[in-house]
Amino acid sequence: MVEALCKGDKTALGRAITLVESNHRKHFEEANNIVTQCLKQQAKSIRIGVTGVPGVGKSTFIETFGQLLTSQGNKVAVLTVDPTSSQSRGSILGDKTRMEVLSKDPNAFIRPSPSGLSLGGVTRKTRESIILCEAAGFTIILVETVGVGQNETTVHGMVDFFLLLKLAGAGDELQGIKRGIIEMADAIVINKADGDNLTKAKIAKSEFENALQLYPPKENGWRPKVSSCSSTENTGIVEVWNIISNYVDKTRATGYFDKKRKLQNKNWLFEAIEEQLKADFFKDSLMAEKMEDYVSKVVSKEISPFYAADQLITLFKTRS
Ligand SMILES: Nc1nc2c(ncn2[C@@H]2O[C@H](COP(=O)(O)OP(=O)(O)OP(=O)(O)O)[C@@H](O)[C@H]2O)c(=O)[nH]1
Repeated sequence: MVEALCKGDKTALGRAITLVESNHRKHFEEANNIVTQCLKQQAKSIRIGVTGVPGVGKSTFIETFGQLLTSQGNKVAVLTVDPTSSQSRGSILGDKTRMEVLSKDPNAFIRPSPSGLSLGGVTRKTRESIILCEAAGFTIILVETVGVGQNETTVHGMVDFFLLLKLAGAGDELQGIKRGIIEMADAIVINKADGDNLTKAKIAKSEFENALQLYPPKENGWRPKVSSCSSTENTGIVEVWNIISNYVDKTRATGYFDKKRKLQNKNWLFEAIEEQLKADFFKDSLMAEKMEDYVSKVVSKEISPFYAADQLITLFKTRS
């Protein structure tokens, strides 16, 4: 499977990702084995996070942007991080036919979010899927996520460049946006800059530019850029790619690009340890038994949550 995958076989890639996404213990070793082999085969890639509220046009943007990239000879993989898909109400990113043209492009690979997992689970699997896609020769990885909750922070931690899509004229442009996201964004792109929206988009662009002036440059010296585009009319899309290419060139030249990836890998290890420890703790039958007792003591204010946690963890440690 790894051999076929490394030759760019999309079916093998899809199968490998399915293994990685599996929650069966017996698939775990096999998936690990594949990921480890793929780590050595990764292509030099650019990982781009694309976020924005539902309806901002993420999939339409990726459809148009992805076609520009493949037309330039790039191989593009699209992965989604959408933990809402694990809930019964279904995914925000939806089952509707998305990216119709791009999905038929031989140089593109589109994979929806793994379902039935928490954000932590989706994160881990998406990270491993990125590695598999890169081993299959995909050089541009687009990680799409809905701009709600913790998702953006999570995706920010696994990409080189973070793109925030915004709508013009949707009301208080600057007030409605969470400060944290502005700080994470390497570029803010106002989508749907077409038709009646054109003037509003221009105003929004200068408002964002002014607002960003108030922020200090990022640690790597980069000042986030503001741009506008129409994903349906295919205008301003090349400009977005120019911004990203420029960022990549600059940060590769300074060594920041590699430094950030190394740091992300280190964080990934720490997160994996945390997750594993947590899972082991909560799966432990004695812990589950004791937990009930401690919860009632905490709820009735007999003991503090901190003390209870300390007692439980001490007990857990004696078991391992
Ligand atoms: N006029 C205009 N409409 C657009 C543009 N981009 C997307 N749309 C429309 O906006 C709607 C939402 O677009 P999607 O691409 O599905 O948005 P999304 O952000 O992926 O939405 P979710 O999947 O719900 O998160 C669709 O009806 C698109 O046709 C654009 O550039 N201009």
